[in-house]
Amino acid sequence: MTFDEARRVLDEADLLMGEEEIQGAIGRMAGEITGRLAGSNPVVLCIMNGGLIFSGQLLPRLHFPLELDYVHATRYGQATWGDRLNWHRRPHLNLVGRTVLLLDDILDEGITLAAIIEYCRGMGALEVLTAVLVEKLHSRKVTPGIRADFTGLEIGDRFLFGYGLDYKGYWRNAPGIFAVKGM
Ligand SMILES: O=P(O)(O)OC[C@H]1O[C@H](OP(=O)(O)OP(=O)(O)O)[C@H](O)[C@@H]1O
Ligand SMILES: Nc1nc2[nH]cnc2c(=O)[nH]1
Repeated sequence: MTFDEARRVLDEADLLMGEEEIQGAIGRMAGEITGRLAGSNPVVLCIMNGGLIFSGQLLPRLHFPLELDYVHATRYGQATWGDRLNWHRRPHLNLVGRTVLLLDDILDEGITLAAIIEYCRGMGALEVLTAVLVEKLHSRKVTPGIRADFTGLEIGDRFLFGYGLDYKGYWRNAPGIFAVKGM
C-alpha cells in the first residue's frame, strides 16, 4: 500500500468509536481490573503489536503493583485474514503460580487469545485473564461464546483499524476506531 492510498483509506473510512468513548471504556475497564486483580501480584502481558496502544493507555490507570512483559504473536500479518498463530516472542517472565492478564486490541474469532491462554497455562500460570479494547460481534468464534474477562467496546462485523489495529500495516495510530470502506 502506498502512502497516498493509506491517506485515502482514512479519508473514506467510517469512524465507529471516537476518542471520548474509547477513553471512557478504558477508564471503566481500569476500575473493573483493579477490583479483580489489585491484590493478586499479576504478570501483565501486552500482545504485540495490536495491544500496544490499549496497554499504554490502560496501564497508568492501574494503581497497584504488577509486572509487565509482552508477547508477539500474529495471525494476520499485514493481511486481513489468517488462520495460524505465528509466535515471534514468548514471555520472558516466569509464569509459574502467577495470575496473568493478557491485553489485546481485539477479540475477533478468538484464535489468538485462545492460543496464548493455552500457552500461559502450559507455562504454569495459576489463572489467565484477558482484557480487550474491542470485541467484534459475529458468530464465527473459535469456541462459541468465548468472551474476554474485561471488554471495552462491542463493535459489528467490519474490518477495523485505529487504536492499535492496522490496515495493511498502516494507521495503528489513527485516533479512533474506524471501519474500512466496503469491508
Ligand atoms: O481473535 P482473532 O481472530 O484471533 O484476531 C485477533 C488478533 O488479530 C490481530 O492481531 P494480528 O495477528 O493482526 O497481529 P498484530 O497484533 O500485529 O496486528 C489483533 O491484534 C489480535 O491479536
Ligand atoms: N486490523 C485488524 N486486525 C484484526 N484482527 C482481527 N480482526 C481484526 C480487524 O478487524 N482489524
